Amino acid sequence: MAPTPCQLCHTARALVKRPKTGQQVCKTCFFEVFETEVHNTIVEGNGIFRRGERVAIGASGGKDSTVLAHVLTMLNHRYDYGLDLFLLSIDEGITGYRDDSLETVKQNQVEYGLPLKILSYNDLYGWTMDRIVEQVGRRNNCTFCGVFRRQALDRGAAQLAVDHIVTGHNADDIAETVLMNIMRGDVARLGRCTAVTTQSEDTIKRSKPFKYAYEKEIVMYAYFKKLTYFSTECIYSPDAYRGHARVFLKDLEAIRPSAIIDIIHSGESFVLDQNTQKGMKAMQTCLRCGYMSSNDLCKACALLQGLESGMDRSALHQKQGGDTAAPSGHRTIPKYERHAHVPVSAEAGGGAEGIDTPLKALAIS
Ligand SMILES: Nc1ncnc2c1ncn2[C@@H]1O[C@H](COP(=O)(O)OP(=O)(O)OP(=O)(O)O)[C@@H](O)[C@H]1O
Repeated sequence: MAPTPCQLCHTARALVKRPKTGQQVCKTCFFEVFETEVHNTIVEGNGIFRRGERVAIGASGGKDSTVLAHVLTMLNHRYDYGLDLFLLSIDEGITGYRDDSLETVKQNQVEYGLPLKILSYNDLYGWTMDRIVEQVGRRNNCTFCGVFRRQALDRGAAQLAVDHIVTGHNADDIAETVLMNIMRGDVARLGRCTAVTTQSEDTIKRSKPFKYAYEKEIVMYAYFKKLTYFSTECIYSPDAYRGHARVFLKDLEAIRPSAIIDIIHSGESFVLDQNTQKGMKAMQTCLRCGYMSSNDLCKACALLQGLESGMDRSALHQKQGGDTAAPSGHRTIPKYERHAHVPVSAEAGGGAEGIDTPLKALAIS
């Protein structure tokens, strides 16, 4: 049988069937369309970046953030975005998982010549996920990890004096989130979960350049480009609720691949009801650590207080407010501060030390 020609260039032999469109394309055209689609997401509307911006790539060592680091480094050169790029990794303290994936990030640091900063839960909160799981069990640990990671990324970004964090959340992740918010009736989150960029008052801008990139295509891209990434799932079982949404989404995708994009488009079209908007709390700063919060205590301080008090599940549902001073003897999260720009050496390998606003400055009081 004669080889199928690429449906884009019509000359080379098609080697890939694009999961997103079903098009049969050659490797070169696959790279080209994948990269161009990410570029289009980046420049759509007013564009997500500003020239001269310092941008931290949330780097976990997994496929999504590794491909993001690769593609963003390349697009930054190709289209002259004028960005200062950094890798920012959070070490959650999961033995046999994050320690191994961080080794991959260190390799990426050298391969892409980007400065790397690593911040650990242990340094910030005085707890590793291994210890948290020992205390709270496996059922609710994702809540701790999600809250702690979000704040840790913001704190790392503040220390790097970056203006913007980008993450490798892909189209599948976003479609899952839309489904989860519908299933939970979380209308407020539904209204904002499809945005490419989010920023509220006094928060660091966050963007998802892979909003329209299918997970399967990211894996294919990493495979054909022979990128170094870590492919094991978190050992503390992924969020069960998200797991159901994921299975449902994969079933839909198998029947109709456009389901992923269609769900994102549906999510984009939801309009937040006026009454829901009125019910949303205004942002303030946590009275204990200074991080942005809609309550007297931010979620991380509330969770930490629960852990320190030896609570388990009750920590998750703790009523916030009331006494904002930490009980004596309890650890507290260091004060949150945005730093002014600091000079950064972008030389491979040299960055990690050079850019580090010393973690000692974050010593737990
Ligand atoms: N420990 C971490 N340090 C820095 N960034 C992280 C970390 N964990 C997650 N992220 C960021 O959040 C994004 C989504 O994380 P998620 O946990 O859903 O992982 P994922 O879908 O497996 O992504 P990846 O393949 O990059 O690990 C990642 O692509 C990355 O940009």
